[in-house]
Amino acid sequence: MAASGKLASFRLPPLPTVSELVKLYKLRAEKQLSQNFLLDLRLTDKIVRQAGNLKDAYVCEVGPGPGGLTRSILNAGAADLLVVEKDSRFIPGLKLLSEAAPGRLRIVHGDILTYRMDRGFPDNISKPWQEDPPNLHIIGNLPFNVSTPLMIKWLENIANRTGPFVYGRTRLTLTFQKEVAERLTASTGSKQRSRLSIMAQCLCTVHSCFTIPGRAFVPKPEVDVGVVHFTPLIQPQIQQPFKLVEKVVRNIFQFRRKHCYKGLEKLFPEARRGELTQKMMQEADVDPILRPTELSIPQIRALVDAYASLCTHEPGLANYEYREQLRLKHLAKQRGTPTDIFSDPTTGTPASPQQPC
Ligand SMILES: C[S@@+](CC[C@H](N)C(=O)[O-])C[C@H]1O[C@@H](n2cnc3c(N)ncnc32)[C@H](O)[C@@H]1O
Repeated sequence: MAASGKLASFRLPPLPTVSELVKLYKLRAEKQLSQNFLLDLRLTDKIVRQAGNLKDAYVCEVGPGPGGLTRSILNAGAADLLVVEKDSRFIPGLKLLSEAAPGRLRIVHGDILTYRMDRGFPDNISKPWQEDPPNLHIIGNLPFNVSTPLMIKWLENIANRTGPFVYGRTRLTLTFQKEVAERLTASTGSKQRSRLSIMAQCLCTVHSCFTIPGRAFVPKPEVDVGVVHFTPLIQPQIQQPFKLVEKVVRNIFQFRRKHCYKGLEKLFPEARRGELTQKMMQEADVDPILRPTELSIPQIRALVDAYASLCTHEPGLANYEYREQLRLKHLAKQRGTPTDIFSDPTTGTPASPQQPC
């Protein structure tokens, strides 16, 4: 049959199983690197199916470890799979896989947090942002300890069309600790709604695929795991610089059980807090006694736009950071220097009400 003939052309030849490889290379999971392996190929195939059709695709896999997910990606027909693994103990096993799939598996021994993915693939796979996503996917059973910082970094890359997103709207299929997966997909009013929900959903279509029970991993982690698929949006839901959106959203959620104005007012120096918060809430037409979790993305967009407009009129405002001021106050207290926490941190001169930052 033609179809099975085609399938046979990219399926891997017989190899030692992943469990055999783990034993062969005496690969004990390192807690420090959040190593929880998936050895059941039916599960890794299921994760890979969430990415869509990988026939002839370019793929970057994060943390391949003993290579279970790697095999599933190759069996799904990926033409060029680049794996980035920090732990050198896995490299020999990955080389074995690479020999079984000639020309299709490239191995980088490195750290995904610093790896330049914008240089990892040929330019000609790029697709303009307004068009369909490129035939490039990021897939990974992420180490828990890097998943959130990595996701924040990639969200910023999406906003700026840098890193893996120089090629266009690169899709991601990733695993997270179940609670983090729930936060990423949480809708307005949900208990799990958080900073991560807003930042992810204002830049991507975020889809929760399925949950993997902790017992499916070796060793078994304390928690279950959620698989999440992301497609960057053509038009972000909030069209302001990433750092500014992140600042407003961070402030909103710093007092997640209180009325939203409580967090928002900390965007402004104390002397002008009431006045500017009221101005921002009025301009955004948002009820100040809504809880952070009750705010919809259009309401958050209105708040961010109102804050951006205030910053345009008073450029110094954008530099004000409540937490930084608290830190300075704490330092001054430790040194016994009585200081006004709203003084200019660089010169030590008190800020006038007109020049709050
Ligand atoms: C949860 S394990 C998953 C291993 C394998 N993909 C699987 O599903 O069985 C995470 C993997 O990421 C690797 N890793 C941890 N931190 C990393 C980093 N910063 N960059 C690249 N790989 C990393 C670990 O060594 C480990 O192989």
